[in-house]
Amino acid sequence: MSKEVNVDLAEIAKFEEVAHEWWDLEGNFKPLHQINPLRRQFIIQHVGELFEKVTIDVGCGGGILAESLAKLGANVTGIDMGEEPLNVAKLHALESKTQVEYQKITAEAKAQQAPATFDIVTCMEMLEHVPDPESIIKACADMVKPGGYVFFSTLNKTIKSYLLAIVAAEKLLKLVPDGTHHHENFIRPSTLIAWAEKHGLKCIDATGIHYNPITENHKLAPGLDVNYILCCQKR
Ligand SMILES: C[S@@+](CC[C@H](N)C(=O)[O-])C[C@H]1O[C@@H](n2cnc3c(N)ncnc32)[C@H](O)[C@@H]1O
Repeated sequence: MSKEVNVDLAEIAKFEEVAHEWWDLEGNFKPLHQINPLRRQFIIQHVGELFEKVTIDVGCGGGILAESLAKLGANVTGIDMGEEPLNVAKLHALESKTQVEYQKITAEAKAQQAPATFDIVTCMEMLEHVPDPESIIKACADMVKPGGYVFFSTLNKTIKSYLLAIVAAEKLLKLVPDGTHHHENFIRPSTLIAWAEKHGLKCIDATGIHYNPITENHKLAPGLDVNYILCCQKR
């Protein structure tokens, strides 16, 4: 697959390799399980009732967020370019008796196939793994209906994020595999918001996702210097 497709095959391979651990609450994806209730809470806070909301989760991986939204009644499609994460997601949805439609397709192709279709678009912890994050943001903006919501979460490009997300989380505490993140791919909130605005999204809220390594607790709080989540609305 060529680079123009906006997929970094080395990044996809990293997730393929550990996909079997996706639903292991103590495994490589433990941090995603820990932050998921906060992400869901942030979404509900802005959208309200999820029942029958047509939703797409871009870069859904093994389906942690996609399933949790489907369980609240949303009509969810999950897309990813990793074969194994999607296989795990499909199996898990069967086991948990949750209805989610999973597809292997890029965000850009999906946006062409289904423009202005979704009430909610989510794209969590994915932008830092693609060659051209602005192209994903544009695709998300194209997929959402006018007045609909797009949620992005990623890592800020600060010295603190380098120390916490790479040195501490990968090398010292081994919370995620070494090499999961590349600091040069982290995105400043100002950059992400500028891209979103350029493609017709208005950022209506932004908050930090903070981790306390002693209590192992995550919380939403002001301060976007490491992990953060944005809520945008299509004009
Ligand atoms: C850190 S995981 C996040 C999974 C999920 N969004 C979550 O937060 O629970 C990143 C996911 O992005 C996917 N990904 C990376 N590049 C992609 C691309 N260009 N298109 C679709 N998915 C991609 C990977 O396969 C992986 O499943």
